[in-house]
Amino acid sequence: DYFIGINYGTVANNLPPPSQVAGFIRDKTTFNKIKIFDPNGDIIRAFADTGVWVTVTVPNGEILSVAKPTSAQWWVEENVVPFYPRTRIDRICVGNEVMATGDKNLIAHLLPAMKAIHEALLAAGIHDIQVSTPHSMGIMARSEPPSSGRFRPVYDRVIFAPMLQFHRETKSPFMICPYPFFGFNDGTLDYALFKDNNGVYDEATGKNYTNMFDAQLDAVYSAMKDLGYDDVDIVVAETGWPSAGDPGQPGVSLENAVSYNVNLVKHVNSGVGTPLMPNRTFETYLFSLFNEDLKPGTSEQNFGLFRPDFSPIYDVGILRKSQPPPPAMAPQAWKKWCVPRPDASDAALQSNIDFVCGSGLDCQPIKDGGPCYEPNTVRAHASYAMNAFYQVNGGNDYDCNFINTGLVTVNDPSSIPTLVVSSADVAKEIFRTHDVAFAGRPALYAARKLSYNCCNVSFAPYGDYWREVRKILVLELLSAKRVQSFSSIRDEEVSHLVQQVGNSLNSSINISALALALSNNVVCRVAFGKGSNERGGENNGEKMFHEILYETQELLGGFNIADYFPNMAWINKVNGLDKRLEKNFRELDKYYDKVIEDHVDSRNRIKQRDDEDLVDVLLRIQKDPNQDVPLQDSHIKGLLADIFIAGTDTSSTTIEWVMAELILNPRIMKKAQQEVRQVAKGKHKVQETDLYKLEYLKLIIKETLRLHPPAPLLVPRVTISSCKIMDYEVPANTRILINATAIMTDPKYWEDPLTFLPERFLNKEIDYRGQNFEFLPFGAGRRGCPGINFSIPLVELAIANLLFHYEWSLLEGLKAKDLDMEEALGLTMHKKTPLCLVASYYELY
Ligand code: HEM
Repeated sequence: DYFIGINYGTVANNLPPPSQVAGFIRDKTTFNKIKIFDPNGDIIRAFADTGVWVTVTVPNGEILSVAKPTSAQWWVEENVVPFYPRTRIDRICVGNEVMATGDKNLIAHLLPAMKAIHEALLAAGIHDIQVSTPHSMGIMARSEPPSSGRFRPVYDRVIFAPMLQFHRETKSPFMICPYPFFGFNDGTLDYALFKDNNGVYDEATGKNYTNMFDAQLDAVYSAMKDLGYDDVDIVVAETGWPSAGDPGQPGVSLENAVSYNVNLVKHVNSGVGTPLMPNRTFETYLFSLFNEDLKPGTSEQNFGLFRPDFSPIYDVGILRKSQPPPPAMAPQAWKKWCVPRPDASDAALQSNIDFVCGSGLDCQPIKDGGPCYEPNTVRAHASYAMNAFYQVNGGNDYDCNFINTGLVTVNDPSSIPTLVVSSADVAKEIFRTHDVAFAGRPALYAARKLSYNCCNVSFAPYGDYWREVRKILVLELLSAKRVQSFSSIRDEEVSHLVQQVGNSLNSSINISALALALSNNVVCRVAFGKGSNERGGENNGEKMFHEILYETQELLGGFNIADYFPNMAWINKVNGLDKRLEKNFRELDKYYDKVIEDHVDSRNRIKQRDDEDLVDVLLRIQKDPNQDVPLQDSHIKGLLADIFIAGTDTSSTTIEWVMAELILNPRIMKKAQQEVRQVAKGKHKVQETDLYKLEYLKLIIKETLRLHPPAPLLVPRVTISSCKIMDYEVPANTRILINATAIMTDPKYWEDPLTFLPERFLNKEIDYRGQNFEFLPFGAGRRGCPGINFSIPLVELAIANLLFHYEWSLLEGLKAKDLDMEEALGLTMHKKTPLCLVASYYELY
């Protein structure tokens, strides 16, 4: 059933409201995908939280407009961003059967519009929505026999080859609408209906075709193969058969509609594929959900599977059977616990605690000083109280309901089940198929404190608050447009770095410290608007800010027993961890207070919208009474914590490891220097406009991220619902650690995996945006890193200039084999000992 979706057309005046349709599809059918023919906000919203995948269409009339990048950005802002990811939009179709319109202007704008929408999605920080466009079979010049299938001449090279190239690059499918209904004649009706027939023999391949659907798919496949694109996926955007038509209309009957659609569903789900594409399964969207009374022509009105009152015209095997009654006695083979549901609010959980403790049950253990007081959160206390109530009353499931805020589990909540993922195949299944289920973040002991009780993007539980704050962070700091606007700051700060190196020629230079100061200064200036004379790394009065940050990293990355055995949190009082945590929190808090205070002051004086930095924006949003998610000071501080914790050390660590690897690999260093000196020949420095030409440097950065990912276990996740991965049931609330290092050095995917070899990425389409699951330095899916656009240009510019201006060597007397490459414990994996190198001036002219 997984592969069968349904087209939800709305050319009718008698259809039920979208909310009812969404509930019907979710509860009564096995469809888990729908496709709509416009960006109808009511429909898209109605499918929020249903788990149903939604394909949205840009109508043909909007193609010319969205071919312009700014209009495409608007389109995405209006039609995707407000709904995604609560509605699981997974594909945008740009137009519908555009080639069939014959409108040359429209056709010429189709691919540019697809590209513009794709770019707009990336700019909005959305990496997992594909872009495609459905084609009618009219695009074919020949389709019989299937092996001779070819696209219409001229269109094949001018339109389809570049479009297929786009599909290949963006890993999106080619979408077609095969309708045997429009292709059969007197002699081929059985062949079209998947009924018994002699089949059609393709002499060129020796394959016998027993149904027209396969033949049409293989014809398209042959045409794609002829152009060299047989690796691109095919999705069946529409197919169907009407159940009624005009009197005497050939082939139209209820019986034929049943035969075609029932057999089609079985055929697709069987996974046998087609003669030329054996063992492949094609995502297939039936046409259509409802009969549509405003369509022209009787048969056109009767493609539906359901009437507007949801009664089936016929069942193609997609109606859910009614649930079997639960067994009289729940099996007691294992012990069960009652825990709060992941989506239960703190307010609801507090009222559960009040209810249980008010009912006479002993709640001393969760009072201050009691053995279960720690962790001191509403959720942890509710977990204790709700379970106590459930157990005392005999363990009946209804005693764990708590107005739908309780959940019976077989996992002992006092220890936390953890799944470590070390294979790209499992990561693929997680991020491709179960992304939402894996989108939770555990409220880790240290992170909870340092993120103001998970008030930031990185550690916020999956839900509305996370969505809102991630949107703010992306729009105001990390979108491609914003990042571009900071280019002069990057340029100035990298020049400052080059100058600092120049001041210490021929003596030991601490690259690690310089990289951290660079990253910190850029972040401070773009997020907090600090002037360059207030560079964070050079602050001498108070404790250096990066020292505080190192401690933060260690606290966040270190093993903490309370994260795995909550009942043993008391150990942290004894081993001093609580004290360290409190101290670090106070230091950070003081810093954030100062940042906010400075901004409140300066806001009172001036500030146009144009020169607002991120903190100004947050303060403005805080004052807006119409804001959906009200921001308090602690929320703002939580977001500042994000930027420092997730944004500073990651980029500087990458710079540090690139330089370390280059010094160990003189051949690669030399090649990179030759490239950069060639590209920026005659200039005084490398500029951002040169970066796109530095192909080898980009390979070096990829290879560094492969061997030294700044977050080797990504950031921990927690499942928010149970799901099946590779036949194993993963329960809700399981801690998930993705071992990116193991995956990125797995010999199954990487030859000679431990050798630093940038050339391995040459001519490969492996990108770090979370689509290649063997390469995940930034994670993947909806909780993947939104800071890629922000960090990569800075890393590239810094390395390019360091290589352009200077020759590099190890400290005198030190040999390459003596360089300490050990990693330090922390959330970000930096070098344990700072990287110190010697620079000498390179004669540019
Ligand atoms: C080389 C640089 C960077 C690397 C390697 C990196 C890596 C990562 C990784 C592995 C994750 C976890 C992803 C997952 O769970 O799938 C993450 C999350 C995150 N990163 Fe980055 N990051 C980098 C730079 C940045 C920058 C510059 C910022 C912002 C200024 C940033 C902000 C975030 C945020 C907010 C999250 C949490 C996302 C969420 O939970 O929704 N990162 N990063």
